[in-house]
Amino acid sequence: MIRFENVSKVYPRSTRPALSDINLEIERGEFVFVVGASGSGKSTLLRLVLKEEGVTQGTVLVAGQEVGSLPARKVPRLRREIGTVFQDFRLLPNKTVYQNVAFALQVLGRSGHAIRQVVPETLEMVGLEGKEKRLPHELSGGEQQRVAIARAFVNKPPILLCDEPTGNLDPTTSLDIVRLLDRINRTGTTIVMATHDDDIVDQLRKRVVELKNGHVVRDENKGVYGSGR
Ligand SMILES: Nc1ncnc2c1ncn2[C@@H]1O[C@H](COP(=O)(O)OP(=O)(O)OP(=O)(O)O)[C@@H](O)[C@H]1O
Repeated sequence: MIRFENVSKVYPRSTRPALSDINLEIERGEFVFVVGASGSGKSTLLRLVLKEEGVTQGTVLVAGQEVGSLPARKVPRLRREIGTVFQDFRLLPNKTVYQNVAFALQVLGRSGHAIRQVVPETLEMVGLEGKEKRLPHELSGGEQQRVAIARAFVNKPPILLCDEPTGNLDPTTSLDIVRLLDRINRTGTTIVMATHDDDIVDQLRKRVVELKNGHVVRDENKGVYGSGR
């Protein structure tokens, strides 16, 4: 589903590569934690998948498409295949829970009928039924992240990229959020989650890819957080 072949990334005005000769294959339906110290390259890896940044060298393939050679007009189609969840939720503050999720479908041109069907189903799946009319500031952090996950998942993308999704949440809420991601993964969605959360990684025992100074230094199934602090 996602493949990196000899990928390096050097940002402009930077001497040290953010990623260095990365080879990585993530199969459809996998759940992968990407761990590593601050600055090890986790967010850069996710940005390359989304073509928010270009590679300096090598090839990134997403669902069989080579991202590097994708013309700008095809990037929106790539991003429709990929839901994104961030530490800071990024909800629209003046829209309700329902509207935040519906908006993701409106911009894709979905019919009102489809939206009225899918949004309630998705809100129920993430455990937000009854909170449809709340504004983001009327929700807890964990609830806000559930809205963000509903929004990312509402068009059933094959891939969900999560960059520190529990970074602003307490340990119990974090575990609830990752359990929700685990449930989404069980529907067949591939999940890649960059995280510093050692408790979560140790509890879920998924595949762990550890980055250090832009290199993959560990890739293990049913892994633990290990040294990636
Ligand atoms: N836009 C940018 N321009 C220049 N250098 C950058 C840019 N973004 C990231 N870097 C550098 O690339 C390296 C990797 O950064 P990246 O954000 O991918 O790390 P990270 O593992 O996600 O860190 P964190 O856990 O703190 O979010 C760092 O040395 C960082 O300073």
